[in-house]
Amino acid sequence: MSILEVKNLSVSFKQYTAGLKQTNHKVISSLNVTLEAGEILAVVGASGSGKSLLAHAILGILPSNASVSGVITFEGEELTSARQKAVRGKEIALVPQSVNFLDPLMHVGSQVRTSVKKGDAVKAQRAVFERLHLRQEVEQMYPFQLSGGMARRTLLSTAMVSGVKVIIADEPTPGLDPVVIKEALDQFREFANQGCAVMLITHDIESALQIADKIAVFYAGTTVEIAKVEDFLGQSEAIRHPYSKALWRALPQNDFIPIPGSQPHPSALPTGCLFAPRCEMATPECWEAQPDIRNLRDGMVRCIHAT
Ligand SMILES: Nc1ncnc2c1ncn2[C@@H]1O[C@H](COP(=O)(O)OP(=O)(O)OP(=O)(O)O)[C@@H](O)[C@H]1O
Ligand code: NI
Repeated sequence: MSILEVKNLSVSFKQYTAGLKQTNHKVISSLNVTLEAGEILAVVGASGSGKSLLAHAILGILPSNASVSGVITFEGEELTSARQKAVRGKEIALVPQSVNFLDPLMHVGSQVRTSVKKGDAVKAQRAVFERLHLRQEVEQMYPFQLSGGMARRTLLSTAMVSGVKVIIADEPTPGLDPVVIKEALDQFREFANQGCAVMLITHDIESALQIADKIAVFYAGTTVEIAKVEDFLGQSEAIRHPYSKALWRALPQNDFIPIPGSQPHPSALPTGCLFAPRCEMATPECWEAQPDIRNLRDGMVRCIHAT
């Protein structure tokens, strides 16, 4: 049984345009993803592809104008909104993308300590601060006194001490120096090795390839490919989806070739495959209907042409 399972998730936002006309923008559609105990799943994809919204949907913290469909289960049981509230911070922790999630009126040391559920809270907080290279004086600071990198490390510390089973880390490393990034990633690995699970949302594909077990590639609000990390190492022939291949080719070590065009905006999604307008393999069939995600070579892909 997967520890966390997202089945057929869709998220839309009601928006009012001029003249109070209401439109519905689908920002996530038919998204499926699973997280196993002991595993680090990296979620990669363009900006605006729905990565943060997936994290917020799992934790039940989407804004009130969002409508959600689909099923999310945690340890085999559906995550209803009551259960989301109960597990938030206790069984599933979020390392948010925005440092505004810190409590502005509380010393950061105390904030981290309130997340410790078992054992000596001060000891746990000091140990994680040391590991993430935060000096002891930082304990007594308020969030406004922190640099961006220190705030990010505080958020990471909060999740690390919380004793949860799942950490969802939304871009936890930008702005951190490489030594701290390595510490943070090593901690995720240790955490997963203890039988917990990590969903690591990141733009840093190279770190993702080093640390993750599985990679989920997002495009325009859905998963186009989910596969073992091994398929993304070495040459690109094991990669299934044309967009994942394009991401791979854009890496510095693989020629750095960007793909022309841009991801469609939620207000103008194509009817067929969401990647068809940019895809060199697209045929008339691709424009007809969005392909379902399917099993292929021990992974998943949403492309009729993938082999
Ligand atoms: N409150 C909201 N109302 C309307 N649309 C929203 C709202 N929040 C997010 N969106 C839209 O949903 C889409 C997905 O956003 P999301 O923040 O999940 O992207 P992301 O993949 O996390 O991007 P990034 O890599 O830049 O963090 C975007 O098109 C965004 O504009
Ligand atoms: Ni985001």
